[in-house]
Amino acid sequence: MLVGCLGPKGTFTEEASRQYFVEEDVEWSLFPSILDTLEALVEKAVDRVVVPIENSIEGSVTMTLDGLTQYEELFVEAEIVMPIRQNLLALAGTQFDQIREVWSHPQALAQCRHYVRKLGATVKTYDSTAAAAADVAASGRTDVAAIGTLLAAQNNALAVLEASVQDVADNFTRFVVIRRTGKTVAKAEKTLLHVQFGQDQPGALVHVLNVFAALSLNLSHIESRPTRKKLGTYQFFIDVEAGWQEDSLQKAISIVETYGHQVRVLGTMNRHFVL
Ligand SMILES: O=C(O)C(=O)C[C@]1(C(=O)O)C=C[C@@H](O)C=C1
Repeated sequence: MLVGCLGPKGTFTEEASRQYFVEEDVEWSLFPSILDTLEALVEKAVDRVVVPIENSIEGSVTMTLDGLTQYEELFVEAEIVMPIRQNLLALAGTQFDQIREVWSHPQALAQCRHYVRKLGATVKTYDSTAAAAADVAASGRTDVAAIGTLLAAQNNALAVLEASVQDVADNFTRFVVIRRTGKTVAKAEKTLLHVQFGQDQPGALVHVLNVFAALSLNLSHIESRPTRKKLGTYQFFIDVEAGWQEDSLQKAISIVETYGHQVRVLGTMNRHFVL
């Protein structure tokens, strides 16, 4: 199987993917951004992709949510939850008080916002933590550091100046495994829905949520994103704690549709915890 994820080597996404696909015969393709990764799946260059969707400190990865709605053929088949330990990486010999800039992916920088502030450094963003680490190594500079994985330190011969520097010790990211179309996870534990309102009527969201409550369907996450059509109008991503095979979920969706709202099942999946 061909699996795509964010590169270069040593990203958190690569770590999560390798642990998830541990028993499969996988050939890996690494892409420079989340959007490139999703596009590779759409263009059939790979069979599956793994992308981050939510972090416990910083919240949703909006590029992933927007990509899921942009490409109709994408379908989430699994969720991976991994603890994230951010590390401060620099050229060997770099002293803390020399560091003027910290380079990393925006999600990683946000998870370490207070730590970076205390360092008194400015930030520079990259498409991945591993790209930032590679650039620190290539720069030859001792006034810059990257935030990223221990694997990226190893791959780029960087020193780990400090380990586990995220602002909150318990830091987790949810990743999703995506393929092209299909609803075949036989016994899934959760389903991701995309809801667009037919018209902007008072209480539209309450009506939708009431349908799930009435059918005893637990919701574990709701995220709103702009419709991009008009300021103040939103589309919703809803995680339901029920698999696609559940009659109550299918009933909820058809009721919401009879209210004139549009519902797309973005995926139905089981949750996998990795270390
Ligand atoms: O840059 C990386 O290493 C990634 O895999 C991306 C990413 C993300 O976008 O959330 C993945 C996990 C962490 O939350 C930080 C960064």
